[in-house]
Amino acid sequence: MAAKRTPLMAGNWKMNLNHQEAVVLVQKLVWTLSDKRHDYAKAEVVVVPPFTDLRSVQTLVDGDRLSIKYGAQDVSVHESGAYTGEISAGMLAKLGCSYVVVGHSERREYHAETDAVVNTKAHRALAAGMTPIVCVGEGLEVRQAGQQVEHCVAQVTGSLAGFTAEQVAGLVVAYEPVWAIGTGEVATPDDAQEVCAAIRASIRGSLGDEAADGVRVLYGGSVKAANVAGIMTQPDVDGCLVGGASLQAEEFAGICRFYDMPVL
Ligand SMILES: O=C(CO)COP(=O)(O)O
Repeated sequence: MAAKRTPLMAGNWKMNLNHQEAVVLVQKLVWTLSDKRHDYAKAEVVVVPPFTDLRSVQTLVDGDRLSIKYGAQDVSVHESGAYTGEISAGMLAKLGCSYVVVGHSERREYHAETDAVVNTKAHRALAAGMTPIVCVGEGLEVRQAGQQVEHCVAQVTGSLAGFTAEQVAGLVVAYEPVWAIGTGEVATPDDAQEVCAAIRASIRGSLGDEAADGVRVLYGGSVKAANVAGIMTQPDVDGCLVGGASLQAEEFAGICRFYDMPVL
């Protein structure tokens, strides 16, 4: 019997909220979750603020012993040294980050990140003791050509190169179709399941059951409290990577409590 995967709801704030606003949002989020008696065993809750907010979030989470975790939106491929503007995995680990998002479609698109770059970043994060959230996803033309499965499986294969089965069992992959990000165009639960299942199957084929049954595969793209429950009914979807809706405490708390939301 495969180990049960704890659902994961991660809020990617992107380039929004300064460190003062970050503290307000985290406090509101935690208060809302505790008011609604959120069960953290039913969904792990993670916020992913900009780098400049991380120290304030760390102080709040540690000081108040909050049950949420936090992560960073990116990490350098380099370990340290003369790389102006870069942030190393060691710096993020020191700030208490549990997760690092790597290969988000916005970084692949605006910063020309390849699978090889994403792979190096994922290795840096893991080596520093953090869990990479490795993002993949197809653009509209790929989807219209019906090539989404092949495209995403190839991205996963390249981005996870060199990891052992045991390591992959602890990783997170996020499937985010680019055409559904920030557009209000949510993939149907069946669309999400199709690609998430194919990603898991390809990991099973290359690394075996331990990796495939352990790795958590998230869906991302216009997730809201109103549509999360339907997405989470799918057997290969283990959580969501949420953009816009994670900037509102009530809305993101509703997403984290997907198990209490109606399936529309
Ligand atoms: O890119 C995303 C999360 O990383 C998804 O963003 P939206 O939820 O705003 O569509």
